[in-house]
Amino acid sequence: MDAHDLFKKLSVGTKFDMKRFRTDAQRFQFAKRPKERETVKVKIEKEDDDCLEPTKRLKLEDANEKQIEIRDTEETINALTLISGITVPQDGSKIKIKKQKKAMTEQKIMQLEQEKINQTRNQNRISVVGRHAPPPIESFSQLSTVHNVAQDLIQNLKTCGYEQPTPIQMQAIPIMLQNRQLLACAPTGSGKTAAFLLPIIHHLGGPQKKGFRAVVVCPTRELAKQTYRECVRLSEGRDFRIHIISKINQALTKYGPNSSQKYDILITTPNRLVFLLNQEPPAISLSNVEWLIVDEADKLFEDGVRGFRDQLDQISLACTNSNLRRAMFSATNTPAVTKWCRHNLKGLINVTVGQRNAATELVEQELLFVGNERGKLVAFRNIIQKGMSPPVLVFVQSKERAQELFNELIYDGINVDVIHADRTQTQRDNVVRCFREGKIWVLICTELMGRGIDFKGVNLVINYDFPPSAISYIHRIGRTGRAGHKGKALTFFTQEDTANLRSIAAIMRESGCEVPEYMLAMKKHSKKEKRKMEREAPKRDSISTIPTYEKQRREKQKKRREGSNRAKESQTVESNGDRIKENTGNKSESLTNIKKKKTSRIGQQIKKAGTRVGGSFSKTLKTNQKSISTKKVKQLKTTIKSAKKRTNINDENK
Ligand SMILES: Nc1ncnc2c1ncn2[C@@H]1O[C@H](COP(=O)(O)OP(=O)(O)OP(=O)(O)O)[C@@H](O)[C@H]1O
Repeated sequence: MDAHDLFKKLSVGTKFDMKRFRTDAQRFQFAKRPKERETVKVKIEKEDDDCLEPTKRLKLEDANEKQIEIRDTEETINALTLISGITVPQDGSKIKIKKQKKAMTEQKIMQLEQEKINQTRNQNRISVVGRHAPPPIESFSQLSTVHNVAQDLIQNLKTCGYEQPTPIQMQAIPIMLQNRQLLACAPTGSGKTAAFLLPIIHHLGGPQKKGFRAVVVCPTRELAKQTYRECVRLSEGRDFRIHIISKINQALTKYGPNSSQKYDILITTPNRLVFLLNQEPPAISLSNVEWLIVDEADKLFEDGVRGFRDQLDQISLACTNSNLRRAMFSATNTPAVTKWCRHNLKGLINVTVGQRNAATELVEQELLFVGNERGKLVAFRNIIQKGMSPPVLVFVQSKERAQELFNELIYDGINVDVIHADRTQTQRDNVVRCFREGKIWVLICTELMGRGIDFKGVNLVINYDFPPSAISYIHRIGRTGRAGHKGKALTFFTQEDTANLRSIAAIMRESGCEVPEYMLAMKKHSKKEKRKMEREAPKRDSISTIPTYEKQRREKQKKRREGSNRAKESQTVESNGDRIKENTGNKSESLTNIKKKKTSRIGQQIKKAGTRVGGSFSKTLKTNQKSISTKKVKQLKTTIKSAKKRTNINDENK
């Protein structure tokens, strides 16, 4: 058997990189006896530069260029060094060759399999950090052939319209099916929800009476409801009892230790779950929880009022099951989350699809300088006049501004509505439903809707107010360009927004958008400054068509009006008062008249009774004193005195 035959046999099915092969081919050497070296000349056909099937295209023949010639020699081959460095024993002993070949084949097969896994991951931009990570699936059918997932679940995926797994599903599902703990970062709209729900449903199997065995924590109620609906779809036919804590009062008695424990999966916001845990005794038990999923993990890991870090720690502590596994998902990740996971999740596998903290490439992004606040309204109305294809999401930085913009646009004849934390849950649910049903074309929202919310077919996201951070920007524009569909994002900016412009321009550039060089050359802000910008939204003029000066004039006018109204009211009151007084006066006059008459009568009495002694008078006086004003009393007293004098005089005269 000559070298070529041996080569053919040993490298059957091996795909060689043409370029590598060509170079290696020149190194394709037979090591003869130490003193002899033969070179093998091979004619390489210029067909397929990417890879070469050696047995098909490698022809040993005389050729002018780069030939490798095998000289016949009596000696058997001493040692054959193949391209991948595999050696074949020198003495040609068949037994050794067979063993070596078998070992080599197994090693070769493993290498080939690994190469295939790497190729699949590279093609889908999946990067995996962690030991013994299982291979990605390339189709949902592999879930049953490789991971024994029941057909009903695979059918549910098809019923949902999921024909092919998305990259994050290709890798995250096998990892969780192998009960491994996971930190997953994948672009917005790439199917992370199904990626964590399907393995849970598979592991739980069917309904049991052990209380909650899986908990999914989301940052907002809207996202919890959306995840709940996805869970119901994917577990169709399994009769799981899936709960979300919608009415906290009902929940206080529903899940306690004395309840039926007939529930399996809980999907909730951290605050509501912690509220139940903090009851005395706790109104819910997580002791049987086998899977704790944290969606939008970086958001939930944030500290401070905007974050849920403390609640997350409380929830983790309440999950006392020794088999507890945790998985964190988000489109953006922070070093804090990665560090925490590395320290706390045993056997962690970290999966990232695409660039970490990158915007989805399905969104055409544009920055628009609009001068000032009024310029935003003008730019927005221009967009409406030019025509836009609803549904459109408009992000502003606060609920007050959301209401202001709504008050402005309501008169523009477009189906617009607003959603923010100050609206009741019923109002929020109705707005979301109407937006999903196409009854509302433009939905004005705050960061509340910035994460995770999956509105089918949002064509345009407008950042009316500049996002507070690059991460906020990624999630906001991620409301469009989902499930493989394209979308568009337009971001207004004014002079006040240049602080954060550079980081967002960098995100745009990374996802393939054209940005002016000056933006990337702008001053880079420190983490401290960035955190400050995230916490404190810039002060902005209120959103109103009326110019500020006009608004101020109207305010003053309004105040004047109010003032005059108050004056009138007070006049009215006064006049009323006067009238009352008058009336009172009249009354008092009338009273006075009465008193006068009375007084005069008394005076007459006194005159008549000049003889009586003052005492009775004083009584009379006293009884009447209360009802007669002091002045009158004084008059009376003088009258009495004079009467007394007269009496005395009369007595003396007697
Ligand atoms: N394999 C799939 N094939 C087609 N569509 C899918 C697939 N998986 C999920 N989807 C759809 O893609 C959309 C986005 O899914 P999902 O909300 O889970 O994305 P996400 O990665 O969680 O996004 P975000 O980061 O914004 O939360 C949904 O409408 C979902 O129904």
